[in-house]
Amino acid sequence: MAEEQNNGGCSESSCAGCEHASTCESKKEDFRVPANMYTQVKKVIGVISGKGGVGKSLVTASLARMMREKGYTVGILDADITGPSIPKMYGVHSMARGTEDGILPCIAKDETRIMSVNLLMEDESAPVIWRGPVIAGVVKQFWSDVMWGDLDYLFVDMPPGTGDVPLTVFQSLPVDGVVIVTSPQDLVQMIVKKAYNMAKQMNIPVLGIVENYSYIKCPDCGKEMKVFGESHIDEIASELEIPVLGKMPLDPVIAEAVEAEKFYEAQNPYLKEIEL
Ligand SMILES: Nc1ncnc2c1ncn2[C@@H]1O[C@H](COP(=O)(O)OP(=O)(O)OP(=O)(O)O)[C@@H](O)[C@H]1O
Repeated sequence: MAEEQNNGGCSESSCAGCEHASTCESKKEDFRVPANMYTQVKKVIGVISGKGGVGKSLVTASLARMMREKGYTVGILDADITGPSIPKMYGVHSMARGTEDGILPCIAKDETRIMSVNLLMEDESAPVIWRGPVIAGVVKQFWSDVMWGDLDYLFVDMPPGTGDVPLTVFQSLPVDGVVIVTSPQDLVQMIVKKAYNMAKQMNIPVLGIVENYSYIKCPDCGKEMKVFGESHIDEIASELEIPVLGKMPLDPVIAEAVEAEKFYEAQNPYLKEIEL
């Protein structure tokens, strides 16, 4: 096809077997890192947000729980290196063990496999004060050195924003799609588009968008109050042509499951299943 042709007159699909393939400047550079030899993952799904504090980790764990409840084997790669929260949500505090072949993920009570920087530190309250490239390197190792085993779904909890680490994950891991998490404020529309455009530029499908903190429900009269203002999620979703996967209220039952470190038995009734 005409648009596939590069400057040399050949096409990307014809690289295979071409004697100039290794030196050809028009060939796209491949930054993918190989998975550990004991890893077979069917689908890798990233959870991203344009900015911090929108409940991205909660949505990551909720999606993982949903798939686990359906009987799938599930893992969570906590790529939020400086703000890891997944292990605590699942009540996992033991240190990950290593063997000659790699690092074993920790197993939560619902058998979700988890890897996070907190599981590699003696003191889980010690801050991670590392520069971007070091952090990005650790995330790559969570793919290349962790023995994930056979997984139907690996969810990647990304750090907020469109910085170094999301870029590294998109380039290094075989991400099948991303879910964007947002909150109802106006400014967020622009931030959502940044996250969306980043995924698009990296040729990663956007599987849907979740709005968190959409409302709170009065425990006495049941009235819904939109504390962060009117939702714009439907407009954004139709403009970007992506499905809305849910509008989540601030829910005390969910908050309690996190606080009690028992997310392994939590259910999030506000989310729809991802279609891949
Ligand atoms: N809908 C909700 N109902 C109840 N609690 C919530 C809800 N959403 C988030 N929380 C709670 O708010 C806190 C922050 O959420 P979370 O850690 O998921 O944010 P985050 O977006 O991952 O943060 P950051 O992006 O800054 O790393 C957590 O304690 C979480 O359990």
